[in-house]
Amino acid sequence: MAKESKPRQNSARHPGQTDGLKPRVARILAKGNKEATYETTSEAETAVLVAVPEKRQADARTQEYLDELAFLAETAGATVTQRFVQRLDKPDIRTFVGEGKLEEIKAYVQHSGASMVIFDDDLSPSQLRNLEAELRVKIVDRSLLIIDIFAQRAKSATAQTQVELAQYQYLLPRLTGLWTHLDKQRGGGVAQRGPGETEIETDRRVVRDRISFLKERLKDLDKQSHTQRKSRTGMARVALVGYTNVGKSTIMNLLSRADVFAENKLFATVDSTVRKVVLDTVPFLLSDTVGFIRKLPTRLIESFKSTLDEIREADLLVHVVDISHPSFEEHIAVVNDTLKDIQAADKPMLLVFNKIDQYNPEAETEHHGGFEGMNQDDEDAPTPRPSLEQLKATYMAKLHDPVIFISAKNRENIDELRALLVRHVSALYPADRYSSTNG
Ligand SMILES: Nc1nc2c(ncn2[C@@H]2O[C@H](COP(=O)(O)OP(=O)(O)OP(=O)(O)O)[C@@H](O)[C@H]2O)c(=O)[nH]1
Ligand SMILES: [Mg+2]
Repeated sequence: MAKESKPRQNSARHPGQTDGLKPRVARILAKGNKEATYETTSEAETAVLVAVPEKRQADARTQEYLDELAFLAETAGATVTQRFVQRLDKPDIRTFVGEGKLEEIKAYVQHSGASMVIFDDDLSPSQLRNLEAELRVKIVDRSLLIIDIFAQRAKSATAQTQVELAQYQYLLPRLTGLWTHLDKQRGGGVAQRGPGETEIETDRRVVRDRISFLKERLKDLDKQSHTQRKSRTGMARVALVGYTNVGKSTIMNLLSRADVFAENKLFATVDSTVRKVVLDTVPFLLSDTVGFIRKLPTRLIESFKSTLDEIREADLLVHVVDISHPSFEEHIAVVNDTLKDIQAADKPMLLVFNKIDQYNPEAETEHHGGFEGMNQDDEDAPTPRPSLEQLKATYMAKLHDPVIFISAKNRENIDELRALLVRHVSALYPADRYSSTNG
């Protein structure tokens, strides 16, 4: 996977640019349900965010989730102009939000001219259809937003193929809704087989064929990268993992002098990069890969199997955490859960708390409580953030894994990080194991 990073010309692929497809499906993909639902957000568009949190979720947490969604929307290229929140025990089965809230959103969309509405969860095909019919603008759910960002970022053949697979898998169940909707407009009943249905079947078949084709292509690409990986056995493999935007690529660049794209956007890295690093004469392979995020659709994880192999096949995981983020503990849990999902949870791990330069206990006191080991009785009560020393002590005591606090930006404690890596890599791969391959 690592080596094939030759960029294809068409790096911002989206379903509208599908080549070799039957014109009709290509058209559907390009235009979406008349309103370009399936198109990548490329130019400045204005977006409205909608979240439906559980009734007992703290306000601060709801705002944080919306901040993250806004960050995702901005990464995709949209400007967020309004946020709507409705607390429900569970989302409305028909329109996700209740009737009153829907009217409110509709009024806002109409008067502001917003071009899309983004939901912080996944919508069922019928919810998507109903919302489109009501709001008459582009409806984007969490999966589609993330797939769009991945599509903009994917450079290698593998990453692009994975994204395309994810796009078609997203589209397949939604073809039904799309055409059932049209059938109803034509007056066709549920049991009636109108002309639309033959068309759906054809479209579905074309999409399914494309999915099988892409899966085959991924298998071939996997074989190639497997051969590449075999040629580099004999060296410990270390993978940087973590929530998105925590500084994985920055650390990769620092340790390997690689030139990996790092920036303050979510999912700056979608392809994985592998570099040989030699620290204190101890060589190992370091890989930087896609970040995780809460509510990452399982489907998307599945289509990114090849990229995640880099993590699955690693001997040691370096779990990077942005300690300056108010929700860093939740991020740790999300990463650990995702690692479990991909069967990579039982590997040796180093926990690296990054961005200590930005960690400011005072500045965050207004935020929310809920730090592990601190007062958690009332999530809404402002609790002071613990000091770095307190955090260090808590984590050292709690975890069996080694913990280190650094600032990749200010190069603080980087020598300690290097030493820690050397110690662990040499323990995993004693020097004699390199005798035949080192050089
Ligand atoms: N203040 C501060 N910022 C940092 C530090 N390390 C990285 N950053 C910044 O954090 C942002 C994200 O860094 P990346 O290295 O791209 O993060 P990543 O984990 O690779 O992100 P994805 O690839 O998007 O998952 C960039 O703007 C970095 O400059 C640090 O120690 N302190
Ligand atoms: Mg990155």
